[in-house]
Parts: sequence; C-alpha cells; structure tokens
Amino acid sequence: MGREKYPKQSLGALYSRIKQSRILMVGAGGIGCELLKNLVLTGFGEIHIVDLDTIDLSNLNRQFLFRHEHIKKSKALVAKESAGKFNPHVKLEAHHANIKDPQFNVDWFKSFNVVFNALDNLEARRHVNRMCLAANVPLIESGTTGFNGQVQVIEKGKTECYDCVEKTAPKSFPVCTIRSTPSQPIHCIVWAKSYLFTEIFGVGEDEAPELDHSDDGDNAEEIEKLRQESQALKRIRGSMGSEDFPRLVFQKVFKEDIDRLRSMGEMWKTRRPPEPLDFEMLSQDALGVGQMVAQQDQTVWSVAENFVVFCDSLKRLSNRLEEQRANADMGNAPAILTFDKDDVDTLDFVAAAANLRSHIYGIETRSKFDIKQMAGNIIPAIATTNAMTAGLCVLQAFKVLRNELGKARMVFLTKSTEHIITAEMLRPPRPNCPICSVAQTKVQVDTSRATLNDLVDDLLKLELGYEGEFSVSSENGMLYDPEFDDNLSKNFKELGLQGDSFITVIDEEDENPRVNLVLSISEQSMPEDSKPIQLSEKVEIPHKPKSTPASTVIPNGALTNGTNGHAPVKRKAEEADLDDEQRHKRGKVAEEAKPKKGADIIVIDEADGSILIDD
Ligand SMILES: Nc1ncnc2c1ncn2[C@@H]1O[C@H](COP(=O)(O)OP(=O)(O)OP(=O)(O)O)[C@@H](O)[C@H]1O
Ligand SMILES: [Zn+2]
Repeated sequence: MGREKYPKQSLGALYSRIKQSRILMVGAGGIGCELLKNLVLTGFGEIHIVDLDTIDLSNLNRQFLFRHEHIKKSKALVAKESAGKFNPHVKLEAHHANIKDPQFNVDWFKSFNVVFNALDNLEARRHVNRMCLAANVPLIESGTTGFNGQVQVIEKGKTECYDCVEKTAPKSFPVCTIRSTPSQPIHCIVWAKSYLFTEIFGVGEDEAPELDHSDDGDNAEEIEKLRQESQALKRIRGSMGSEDFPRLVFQKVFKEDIDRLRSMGEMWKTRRPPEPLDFEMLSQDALGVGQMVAQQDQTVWSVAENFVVFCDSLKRLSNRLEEQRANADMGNAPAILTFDKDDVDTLDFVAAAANLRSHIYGIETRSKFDIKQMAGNIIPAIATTNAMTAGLCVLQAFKVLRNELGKARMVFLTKSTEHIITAEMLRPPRPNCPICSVAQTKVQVDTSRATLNDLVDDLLKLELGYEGEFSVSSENGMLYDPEFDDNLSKNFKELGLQGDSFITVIDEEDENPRVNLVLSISEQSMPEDSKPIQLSEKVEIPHKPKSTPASTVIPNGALTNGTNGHAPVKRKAEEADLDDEQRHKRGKVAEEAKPKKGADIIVIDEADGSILIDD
C-alpha cells in the first residue's frame, strides 16, 4: 500500500486510470530501460514489452536493467524480470520478438490504451506508427542522439503522424567534395575510409554509400580525371608487399594528385589551395617517432606522427592481405580487407591518412578516438538523455490519458540552448500524408479464391466507384496500375497477401483525386457461392485537399533513423549552419534541433500536487 501512496498523491484522479491501463512498450534498449522503470513505478496496470534483441556487453553502461550475467539473454525477458521487482502490483508481459511479426496484428494493438516506441530504426518506427493508426491507439514516439532527444505524441486524425514529416536520407557527400575540395575533417575521414582504403585493400569506391554521385554529370571532366587517378592507384596496388609500397602510395595521393589539383587555378580562386607533402622530408622529421604513437588515441598527432602511423599501418594491412591471398583457395572471391572501426590496423590507417589529408588542406586534424567515432558514425549514447526523454514520454502520456491532447506537446531535449527542454504545439495531420491522411477500412478476403481482378473490378471499380487511373500496391511493391495488369488473374495467396497485411489504393487522377485508401486484410474462408472479397464496413473516401496549407511546413526536427541505429534529431538544410556547397546537396544534416524562440518551457505545480512540464 505504501508503494502507491506517492503516485496516488501526485497523480490524483489520474492514478486509477493509470492502474487500469494496458500499455505496450516497443524496444527495451537505452530509452526502453528507463521508460519501463518509470512506467512500473508510476503504476501502470499491465505493461507489454516487445524487443527482438539479446543483451550485449556494450549495452550495460546505460541499460541499467541488465547485468553482466544477462549477456546473450532476451532483453524483453530480462527487462521484465528486473523491473518487475520495483512494483509487484504491475502485470508485465515480455515478448522476445520482432514487432513486425504477424502475431502483433491490428486487433492486438487495439487492446492497448497507449503505445510507447523506444526503438532505434526507421522501419520499425514506421510500422508501429501505421499499426497504431490502424488500431486508433495513441502512440508516444521517442528518440535520442547524444545530447538530443525528442518526444512526439501521435493520435490518429488529430495530430501529425510519424510519417507526416519526410525523413531525410542518410548522410552522403558529393564526390567532388571528398575527392577534390574537402573543407571539414569528416570529408577527409570519408576520403580515407571510403576511397583510399577501399582502392588499396577493397573493391573500389563506387560502392561506397557515403559518396553521392548525383552531381557527377555537372563535373564530367573532373570526374574523368579522378577516375584516371583511381586507375593509377590500382596499378600501384600491384606492388603491395614491396619495401617501396608505402612510399609509392604516399607520393601518389599526398603529392602527385595534390599537385594536379593545385594546377587547376579555377578551383582555388575562393579556397586555399592544398599543399602537397614530401615523403623524404617527413621521413627525416619522423626519425625520432616510434610506432607506439598509434596507441595514443586521445592526443592529436603531429604530421610526422601521422606519417609514421600511416606507413606502419599500411605495412600491417599489406601483410594481412598478402597472407589472406596466400591462404585463399583458387577460384574463391579475391581477398579484400574492409574497414571496421574496431579493427585497430584499419582504424590507424584511416586516422593517419585522414589527418595527413587534413593537413594538406589546412583542415583541423583530429585524435584517433575522435576519428573512430566519426568513421564509425558513432554518436555516443548518453544515459541522462535517455532518462530525461523517457521521463518526458510519461508526462506526455498523462495528458493523453487525461484526454487533454491540446496540452500535449512535441518536446525537444538539446544541449546547446538556453533551455534544455523546449516544446512545440502538436500539428494537425498533414493533408497529403500517404500514411495517415487516408481512408482506411477492413476487407474480408478468401485469400485462396480472391484474385487481384476481384479486388480491382468488383470492389474498387463497381463497389467503391473508382474510375480512370489508380494503382494498387502492398508492402511488397506495386500490384497493379493501368500499365501493369500482369497480376490480375493471380489470387491473394500467390501475391503474398495474407491476413493483417495492408493494400494501398492510390487515385492517380489529375483532377480532384481521392485520398489514398488503405485496406487491411482479414483472412476468412467464405462459401463458394459468395463473393471472395467483401468490405467489412462502409467507407467514405474523401477527395484530397486542393493545396497544402502553409501551416503544414515543418520548421523543426523530425525523428529519423540514425546511422548508428539511433534517432538523430534532424532539421531542414536551410536551417542548419551549412556551407553553400552542402546546402545544395541532398540529405546532409544531422544537426541539433534549434527550438523556436518563445517556445520556452516552464515547470508548474498543479493543484493536485503533480509537477507538469509545460508551456
Ligand atoms: N523491429 C523491432 N522489434 C522489436 N524490437 C526492436 C525492433 N527494432 C529495434 N528493436 C529494439 O529497440 C531497441 C532500441 O534500443 P537502443 O537504441 O538503445 O539500441 P541498442 O541496440 O540497445 O543500443 P545501441 O544501438 O546503442 O548499441 C533495441 O533493444 C532493439 O533490439
Ligand atoms: Zn501522417
């Protein structure tokens, strides 16, 4: 009883509602552990936990529900065991599974009062968003990156959904910035990792995801020269293993290629031209430097130190590759090495090569430790950010449970502003959102009898009045459009359409199209003489609004999937402090969200004794 005294006192009338609530938490990682502790201590009646993963050593520093003896055990199950001890009145259910598994269908989602996302990837977030919309259950979405955190309340038809704001593509850099005109340490790191390393030890740069080839056409001549440079480097690769190899590589990339670039006067009119390095001179400077310098990963190395690490790691890697080649069976794929931030030889090489290039371009050099974070796309997870974000999730959930959505906010946590916590009003659903601004209904389908033609002709054209151009797609891709009717005779089973999957119908008419229609399939065997596909309920399919109102322009951050598996807070390129060159490229920013002035948060003491963070 004593355990309930304080939540009761601070939550007042809400407490009994909380006690009766059945809630779902998806993800039991960094945010999830903190959130589960909060939910259990608050006294939510029944909590379901879903996580597909097992515990890893690297989780233990912040995922405090897990201990060393739990390594390799299910996160969901251990989280349940550990948090269960905090409050015996709470019923906990753990599911060691992927939230996308068919057992977690729309009806199952409907059984919850609130769903909390504590996930680390876009795909799973989008899935839960969609399921909560279909089930009409409020979703509290959250994410953190380093010191940044974000909480978003999503309610069908009332607020923006997770997909209302387009998520930016992962970071990539234009080829010319990386190969010719770097201006930041990260450009030199990407060059060392994705170009130099792969040209020498791997399969070549064209495969590297960090390189953006979209502007290649505008710089055809320069791109051709760069191709020739790569070819020359490939020829040098032939002398790997020889005493002379480090000198040949060094001369090529830090002297000859730089001389060629320097000779292109136009390029350096507004930039400082690069200064080539001299192998012989650096060899002299490096005489007193030992190879052990590579172990000093927190200090910024001098040019001579970088030179020593470069030559030494190049030798170490060459030996490894030669060994692999000698051991490889004939007919196997060619031996290659791949960059791994935890592989010391590859990291030493990338750190030293990146710094030498930075020196050439007058760019600040970095410690090996810093380069490891940047090359591995690691933004350290911070326990406090997760804890604060998890706390904010629960405060927002209170508003949802009180039916006070108007008081709920999109909350941001940032480090570099006057106020650590800032909030914005929730926005209404975006009228053109392909996920939430849709008409939605259920269809009963005898999947072994119903064909795509039954759907297109009987249901869509005859019953729902679709005429003219429209397309039909599922999560697996396009099923039908006016130019693609190959599937019409196939039945649902053959098309991989089963119960609890979704079909989207898009009206392609130019004039006054209807909003997208989402059909969720309910599998059912029906008598032979009845229609094999039937609507479960009547559905209204309104027309799309004529234009997007200005209020739907999103000036601030949106949760996205971070490259490290976290959710960086991103904002539009114009708002970030980007240089002109970057501003014209796509998907480059992973910056801190800058909250709007005037959106300050204050802490107020409510009459019932609870403390609310609000504006
Ligand atoms: N589709 C999914 N179904 C269920 N759980 C998921 C799904 N996708 C991700 N998760 C879980 O969400 C959690 C996210 O937590 P977090 O961001 O802390 O990641 P982590 O893997 O624990 O840590 P890190 O990525 O920092 O190493 C993870 O435990 C992960 O297993
Ligand atoms: Zn939406």
